[in-house]
Amino acid sequence: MPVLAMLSGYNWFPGHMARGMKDALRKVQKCHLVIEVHDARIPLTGRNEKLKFSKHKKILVLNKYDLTDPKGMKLYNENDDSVPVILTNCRGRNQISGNITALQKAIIKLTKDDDIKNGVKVMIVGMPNVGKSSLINALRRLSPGIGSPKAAPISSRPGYTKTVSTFIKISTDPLIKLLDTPGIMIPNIKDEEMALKLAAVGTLDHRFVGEVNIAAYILKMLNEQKLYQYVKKYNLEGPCHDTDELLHNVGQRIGALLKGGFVDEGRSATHFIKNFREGQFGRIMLDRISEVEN
Ligand SMILES: Nc1nc2c(ncn2[C@@H]2O[C@H](COP(=O)(O)OP(=O)(O)OP(=O)(O)O)[C@@H](O)[C@H]2O)c(=O)[nH]1
Repeated sequence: MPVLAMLSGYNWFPGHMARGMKDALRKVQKCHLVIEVHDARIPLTGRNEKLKFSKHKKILVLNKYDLTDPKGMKLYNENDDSVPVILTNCRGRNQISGNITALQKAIIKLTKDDDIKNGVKVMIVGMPNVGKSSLINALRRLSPGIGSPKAAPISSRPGYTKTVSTFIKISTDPLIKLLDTPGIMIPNIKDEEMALKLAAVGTLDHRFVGEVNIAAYILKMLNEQKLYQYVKKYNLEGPCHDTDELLHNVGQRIGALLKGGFVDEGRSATHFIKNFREGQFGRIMLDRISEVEN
């Protein structure tokens, strides 16, 4: 079924997101600063106009840097100097990357001295599954005396955080508190490629566009960027341009078989998508570098 037709059959902007957006718009009034977290594999796609908060100082965090193409990120960074951009990697429980420290410094730099004295309040916004909760926990790890770093719950399932929480302390000196918000999708998905990109990185639930469609899109992008690690991973003879053929091979390898020995394409596609999201086929940017340059 065509991707956009599938999308129209589901409610991919559920009630908790609409409520979360309203709540965020209200609670941002109490905050000094907004951090927008987005997936570094799609720095341009899916940025929510409604969450721009033009009256607030802002920092853009492009997370999952470990999964994106550093060359594309360099171009993006050079291009946009209106808002400070920090690249982070929050993978792994004990990860404290230099850039998490840089983010804490940027928060302090953008805040007025008086606010620093009385405590800085920061709102975190972004789409589902981009790593907002992981980022809060990584920031808490910078202040070991502060308590459990697992203050914000993490899941690979998009939309795990459902309500705007209370403020979470990430530092005592200076006092900085963060407000986690539910992942909020953009209200309009304008075309098929956008839907596939969002689903490939896991911000849009795979059910909305279908696993096989997502696998086909990922395969196309890997081939376009000559990232052929999947060939070795699945022991193929060479780059593959046919999704059915790829999924057949994946299915045979992982034993995703139906009665009669037929390959279960859904399970094979899910496996392929999972490997892609884990970075097993190399670092990739799905927004084309030419789009980023313009
Ligand atoms: N590879 C990689 N994975 C990450 C990174 N940050 C977070 N993740 C993973 O991404 C998934 C989503 O992380 P969360 O922190 O729950 O994301 P969220 O934005 O709070 O999610 P919602 O609750 O849907 O709004 C989890 O499986 C994390 O382990 C990162 O920098 N690199």
